[in-house]
Amino acid sequence: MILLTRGSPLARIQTRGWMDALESLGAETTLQAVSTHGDRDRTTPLPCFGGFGAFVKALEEKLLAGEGDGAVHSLKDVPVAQPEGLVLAGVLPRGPVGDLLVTREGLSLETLPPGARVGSSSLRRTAQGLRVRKDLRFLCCRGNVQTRLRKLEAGELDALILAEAGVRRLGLDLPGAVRLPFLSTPGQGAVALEARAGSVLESLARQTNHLPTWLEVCGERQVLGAFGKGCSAPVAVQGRYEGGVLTLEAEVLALDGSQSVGASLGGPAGTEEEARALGQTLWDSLAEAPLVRRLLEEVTA
Ligand SMILES: NCc1[nH]cc(CCC(=O)O)c1CC(=O)O
Repeated sequence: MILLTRGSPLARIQTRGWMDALESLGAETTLQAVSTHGDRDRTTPLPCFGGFGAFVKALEEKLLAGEGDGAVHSLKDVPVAQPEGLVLAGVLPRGPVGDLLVTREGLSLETLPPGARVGSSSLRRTAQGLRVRKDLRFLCCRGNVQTRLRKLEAGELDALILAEAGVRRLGLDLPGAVRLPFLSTPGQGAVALEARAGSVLESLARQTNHLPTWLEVCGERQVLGAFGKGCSAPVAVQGRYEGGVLTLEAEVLALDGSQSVGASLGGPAGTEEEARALGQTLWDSLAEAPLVRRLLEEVTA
């Protein structure tokens, strides 16, 4: 079976994770790298080209055309709804969920120099960073993890925010990295396999689906879906499944970090439907907040 993936080193490593899981079920797999719009256009800030899904769409088109059996994605890059005929069939056990602040000197958000240039093209990370330090200058930083790290090394940036999951999977040793206390984005740290609905690969992937991770990400993605704006708004949601209980924590921020509203909720969940219902209840408790209503209007405009 052919697994489609982006060509970056991280995407390839993540795809190998799925190949191992499927091979342990007796399937033979090969990796096929596809260059996506999101990889080729390195300058446009992500939110500007319908960014959500920019990395995913090219793979989905090939999958729908029968040019591969499955596609492996970082789940946080995958829109909440899949195109007709495709399904998310499973996730691997989740990696670390949070973000790292990387500097050459091992600084924290508090000890960065005034006006420091921080590389991140995420609205969420920008708003969360500005909340703590409104003097920081967030610069759009695209390209794969190694490309971004080179910009830091070259002194084009004073700091960089990266997902810990990606850094760990790449096996990078970054002595100047510290964990950020940010709630992360839905799906961060999870690697999903998308397949054609009803295919053999779908049923194989469902057999190896990691249920605790799946419940967490279903709850998280329900909140994002209810918000309805994809990554074009600063929304953080982080789930944790433990002892049969799913706890979801969410936060919506003003773009400049000057305001935020948060809510959390925990309850028993053993199925995807229960996880989604918790996510929906959490969203309902946030939806009436004035900040959320204003953001919903602004982002549509
Ligand atoms: N948007 C890019 C992207 N998509 C997934 C990861 C890292 C792996 C993950 O979060 O699962 C990254 C890089 C980053 O945010 O640093």
